[in-house]
Amino acid sequence: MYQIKTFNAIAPAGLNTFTNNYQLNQSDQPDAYLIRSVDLHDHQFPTSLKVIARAGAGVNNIPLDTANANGTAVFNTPGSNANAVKELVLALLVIASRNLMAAADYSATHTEADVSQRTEHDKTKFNGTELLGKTLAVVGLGHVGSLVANAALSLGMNVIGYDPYLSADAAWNIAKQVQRATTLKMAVKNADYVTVHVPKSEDTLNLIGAPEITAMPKDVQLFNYSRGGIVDNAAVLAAIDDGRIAHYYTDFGEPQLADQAAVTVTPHIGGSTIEAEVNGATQAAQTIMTYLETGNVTAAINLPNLTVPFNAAYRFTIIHENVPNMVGQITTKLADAGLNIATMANAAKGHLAYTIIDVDDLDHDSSQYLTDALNKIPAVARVRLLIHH
Ligand SMILES: NC(=O)c1ccc[n+]([C@@H]2O[C@H](COP(=O)([O-])OP(=O)(O)OC[C@H]3O[C@@H](n4cnc5c(N)ncnc54)[C@H](O)[C@@H]3O)[C@@H](O)[C@H]2O)c1
Ligand SMILES: O=C(O)[C@H](O)COP(=O)(O)O
Repeated sequence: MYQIKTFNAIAPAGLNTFTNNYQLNQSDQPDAYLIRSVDLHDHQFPTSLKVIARAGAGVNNIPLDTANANGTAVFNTPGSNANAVKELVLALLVIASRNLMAAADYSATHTEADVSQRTEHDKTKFNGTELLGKTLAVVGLGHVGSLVANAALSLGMNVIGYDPYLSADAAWNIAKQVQRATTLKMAVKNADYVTVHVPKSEDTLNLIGAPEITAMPKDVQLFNYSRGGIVDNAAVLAAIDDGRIAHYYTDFGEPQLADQAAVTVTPHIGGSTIEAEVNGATQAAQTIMTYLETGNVTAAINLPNLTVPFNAAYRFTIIHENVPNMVGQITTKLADAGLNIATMANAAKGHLAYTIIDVDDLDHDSSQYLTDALNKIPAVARVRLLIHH
């Protein structure tokens, strides 16, 4: 029986996909965490924890260094909530272009009998513009950004994208009419609207700061539905005072943004649709089951892709540092135990490498001896022995 611990509100439809081999929230020695935005940075990881699956996109709430040192695999659910964010950004474009928030606030505060007469008189204050023919800059063209860019094209907007790290797979999803900028400043220089869809990391802190905002035209409207910290709030407020930014919309409130007429804050609802939450929870549950039962890895954050059909009787999975001579040391231990390897695969990504070794004959004493011996190799972070059922 595998033990799962959940954090945050995880869609029941996703949790229901766990088979009878899984128990939820019954043990303080869980094999897996299924999480959303809970901040794990000051969290003590139990030694039992083999995998963390984040239902959603952002993994800035997970301490990857700790996970690497513990040999804990980290996954997210790529694309599971991208459509939800896309639809919200489309709504924001319409809200921003038509001055909708201010217009609705105005009508909500007028209840006198002459409301219709004053409405007709005052409505010119809320004249908007159309999105047709306007320019949208999309910073980050991954799962969310590519959907936003393509959808904005279909509204008749000019779309210019910036993503220097775009994967070949992601590039296939972007309509050819989306213009590519080679620098962030070039992307935003003619934009009426700028929307940011990048992960939060050391490299993207204050990605949109004073120099980038200065490169934007006057009266630009800026959307941050990525993460707090990617846009420099102080620079935004200064640009609002200078009349460069007309309005800032963000999903990430902070005290300095409160009570600012030209700032609209939503409570981190970009991925909060029923559909996205079910997608994320279902994908995360499936990822956990595959990883715990087979050790196979597809699209992990901190491990390389490695998928080997599990046909042998036993499987060792070994997470180790990406340093020379690991495979040699590992296979020597198997040879010392007199074991014949049925299949072996190894791959590396960043600081970590991952080795899968299948064997057909393994008695109890050898399994214990080998697990201990492999664990004692200095650069090994975690060894698991899986039994084929
Ligand atoms: N508000 C919400 O509820 C909500 C929902 C989903 C995602 N998000 C946030 O949005 C982020 C993006 O989500 P996604 O699913 O599109 O992720 P993704 O990984 O599919 O795409 C991110 C893209 O950003 C690009 N990128 C990285 N650094 C960049 C930089 N310096 N300049 C330009 N591009 C850069 C990458 O190359 C990648 O193509 C997530 O990491 C998360 O923080 C927020
Ligand atoms: O990164 C994400 O997927 C979004 O920010 C959604 O976060 P949530 O699952 O906490 O709503």
